[in-house]
Amino acid sequence: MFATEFLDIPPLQAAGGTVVLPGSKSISNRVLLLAALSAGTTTVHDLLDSDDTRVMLGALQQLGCDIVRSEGCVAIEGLGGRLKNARAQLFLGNAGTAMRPLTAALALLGGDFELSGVARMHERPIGDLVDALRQLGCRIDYLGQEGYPPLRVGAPALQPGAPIRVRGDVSSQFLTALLMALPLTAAAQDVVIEVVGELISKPYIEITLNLLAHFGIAVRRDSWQRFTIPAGSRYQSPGAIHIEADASSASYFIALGAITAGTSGQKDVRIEGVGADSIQGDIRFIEAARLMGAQIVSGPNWLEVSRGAWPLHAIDLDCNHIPDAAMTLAIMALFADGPSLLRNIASWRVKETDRLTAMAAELRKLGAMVEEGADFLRVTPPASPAHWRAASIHTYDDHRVAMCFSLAAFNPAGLPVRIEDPKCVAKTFPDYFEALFALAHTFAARIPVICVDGPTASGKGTLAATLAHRLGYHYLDSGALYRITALAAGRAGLALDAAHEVAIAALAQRLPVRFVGDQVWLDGADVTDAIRTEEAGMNASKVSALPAVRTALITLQHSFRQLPGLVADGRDMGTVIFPDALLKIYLTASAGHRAERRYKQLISKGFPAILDNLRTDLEARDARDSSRSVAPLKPAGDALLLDNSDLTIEESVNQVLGWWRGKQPFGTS
Ligand SMILES: Nc1ncnc2c1ncn2[C@@H]1O[C@H](COP(=O)(O)OP(=O)(O)O)[C@@H](O)[C@H]1O
Ligand SMILES: Nc1ccn([C@@H]2O[C@H](COP(=O)(O)OP(=O)(O)O)[C@@H](O)[C@H]2O)c(=O)n1
Repeated sequence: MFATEFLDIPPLQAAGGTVVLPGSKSISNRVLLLAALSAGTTTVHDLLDSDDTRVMLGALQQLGCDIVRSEGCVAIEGLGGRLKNARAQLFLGNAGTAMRPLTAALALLGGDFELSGVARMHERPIGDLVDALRQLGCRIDYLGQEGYPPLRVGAPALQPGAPIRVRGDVSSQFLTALLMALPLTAAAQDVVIEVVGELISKPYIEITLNLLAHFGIAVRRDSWQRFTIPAGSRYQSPGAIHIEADASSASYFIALGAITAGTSGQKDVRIEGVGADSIQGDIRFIEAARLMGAQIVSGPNWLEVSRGAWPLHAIDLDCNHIPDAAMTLAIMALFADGPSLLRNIASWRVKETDRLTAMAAELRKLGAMVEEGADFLRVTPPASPAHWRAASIHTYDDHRVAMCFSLAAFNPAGLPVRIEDPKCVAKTFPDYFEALFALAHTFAARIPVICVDGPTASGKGTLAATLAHRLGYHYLDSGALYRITALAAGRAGLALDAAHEVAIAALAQRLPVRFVGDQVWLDGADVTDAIRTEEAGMNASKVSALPAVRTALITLQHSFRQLPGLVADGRDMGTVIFPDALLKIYLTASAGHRAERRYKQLISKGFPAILDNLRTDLEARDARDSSRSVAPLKPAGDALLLDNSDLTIEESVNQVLGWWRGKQPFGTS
């Protein structure tokens, strides 16, 4: 997951390959609650691991549910309709799929509960559900604003009998909550729910009914107005259940296939985990994508998508049946041959954020013309590549805003896109950007590189690794490659001199090296510490003076240039390896400062060190690195010099991040 302040996505060119999608949030959280209410143990396979499911699992555990996790599945021991803990304070984050059904279930089961969430959750209405539950004799009080969480739930004085009326035109989650909870009161008589107003998001109710059937509750449905839970209904665990992948998450990859040319090796985007026969309503996004020109074929649990019409066809579509996935259509509209109209999407206003306003604002930043109505969005794409803008996309703590806007990186103008707070995708798809980058391709030249070169102990490694961490970029410690080469040569019994240049270069060419987090592995052995001694540094300096060794390591170094970007540190990153880098830093500090830093570094790691010797060695290494014939240590002509003798690490990092931001094209409005 990218937990950075922002993620800059370089302009992307093509995409192809296979993505395995995480489980559906809607299905995951429904299954968890039904499993908890049932008699018997339910083994849930392919459960989504995300913020919202974690919130639900946590709440169920607080209520006394035994939950055992093992490889690929979670076993839930059902409570059989009786809570073990009838008092609890439940914090439900921003998970509507936990707040609504838990409110209903707990109000019927009775106890003393407080249900709260993040600030945005306290702005999301729940009054219609509370009103419906109160008709039955449930005791629910508002602890803040009337009609919104937080709530206190007490012991009910149930008066079953009359039909329960609930509004269906604000959120279908109210009806879902009732459908999942009311079987608790259907032991002796039928329970009838009547929907007031036009029911929105019917497909989500289909999912609810489908899953209830899995758990032994056969709800009778009369049109979309009246639902009857038959007397004698009892939740019964199905034993094991598999969670389908999220059809809304599939929308980003369907769109990806529709808007990108395939890569040389792979023509299509293949999506695994969900097929056209999914029980999720958002799978009908396929029809909308086809209308826009996508070519889609499907099997039982997979989809394959490729580009058909190009540019995409503009559409005019009632999107009420695919509220979440329709946001992706708004992005596809940027690549269409005219204005697209997405209608009947008023429910967007009460989701994670006011999505209508959010989408309109962010689409405009990219250069689109957008008309925002009470319940529609009309998107006119930028008139030509020159009308596109490089935008910093605000994401409103809304996972879907973040995911769908990433696709704007395929713009024809070759502009990057900045996604603010990218970790908000954790709500449903924590590794979304990793999945996107695994399929997306672009020219190496478009992948940004920051080079940090300079003499030993100037702080290059520290600065470069911190920059990479802050930007979500890959990190190349090129010095480590020379250190490893020297170590490998030594172990092979080769003297580190010109006489053995060819043999050492041959070793370097096929270095069996792996970087795993902070660890370095050579041929299956952990050499992290072995390459960090001062002796290893001196040896590295010796092999690095051999031209054939330098040449042998070029391809390996270039291979680190991967999406979304790279920070590379060494001696010749800016001069030889990445001469086209967007930002080159030449980092220095006085020999005295550097010797002292190295001394402290070595002592803190438990290596013996003598300050004076270190300074002598360091000056010798500087001299060798600067005077060698190939790639001598010197600042690139276009490098920015940074003497950090009197700067802290944080000050150096901030200075370079400031320079980096200055080189980016993103506007802030
Ligand atoms: N600006 C700085 N101020 C003080 N100490 C620093 C600074 N930058 C790095 N250091 C410290 O100096 C030591 C050497 O830094 P390192 O990144 O290993 O240097 P290099 O990669 O250039 O050899 C580390 O212990 C690091 O914490
Ligand atoms: N791009 C690079 C990186 C390191 N090197 C050599 O490899 C040695 C070890 O590099 P390093 O970056 O790990 O060393 P320190 O700067 O940490 O001392 C340096 O002294 C250089 O001689 C190089 O020649 N070119």
